[in-house]
Amino acid sequence: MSDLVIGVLALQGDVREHLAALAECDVIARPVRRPGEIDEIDALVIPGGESTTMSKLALTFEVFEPIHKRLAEGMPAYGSCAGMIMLADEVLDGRADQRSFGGIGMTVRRNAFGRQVDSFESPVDIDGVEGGPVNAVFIRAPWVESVSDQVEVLGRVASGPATGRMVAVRQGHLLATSFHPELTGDLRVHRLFVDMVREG
Ligand SMILES: NC(=O)CC[C@H](N)C(=O)O
Repeated sequence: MSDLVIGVLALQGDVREHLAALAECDVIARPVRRPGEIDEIDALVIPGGESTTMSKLALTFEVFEPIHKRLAEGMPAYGSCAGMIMLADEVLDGRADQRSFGGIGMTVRRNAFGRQVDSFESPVDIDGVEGGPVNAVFIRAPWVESVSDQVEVLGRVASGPATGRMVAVRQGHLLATSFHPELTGDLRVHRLFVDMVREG
């Protein structure tokens, strides 16, 4: 086991699933929800859940500013679904009072896939992930509507009405997916993130 410590923001959402996936990736994974804990991690995972609630709780638990600061200083982070929204510089169809940490120069649209396909699965090829497409699980997911030229688009929907929509992106030390690899038992996206953290 390496001594890399990766925190999972444990305010709301599928924290346990991310902790379990990270624990299999040869790192120390721990839930974080207090300001002091934010200083003790090498990297952060922001889980899926509900970005409006997560934003509110981050302010209440006084971790919003500490996380914002560490991300700005270069702490690596990975956000899935609601976590992607939390890493977006701009959010469409958000609540007026919802706040994101930002850091990825992208505009995301919440609940973008619409009611017909609230939840669905689709194979998505991810740049940097070997061994074929991941089975991407989308649950009231956002998509990335536009990106700045600093952002690398790693994956797009390959079939159906949303073909071509951007659903996996990276900007430097920040990684985000619209979907939930933590729910599938496929560790390749978590390993991609751990490799990013190790490369530092
Ligand atoms: N599965 C998810 O994380 C859903 C995200 C949720 N729709 C939001 O806006 O935060």
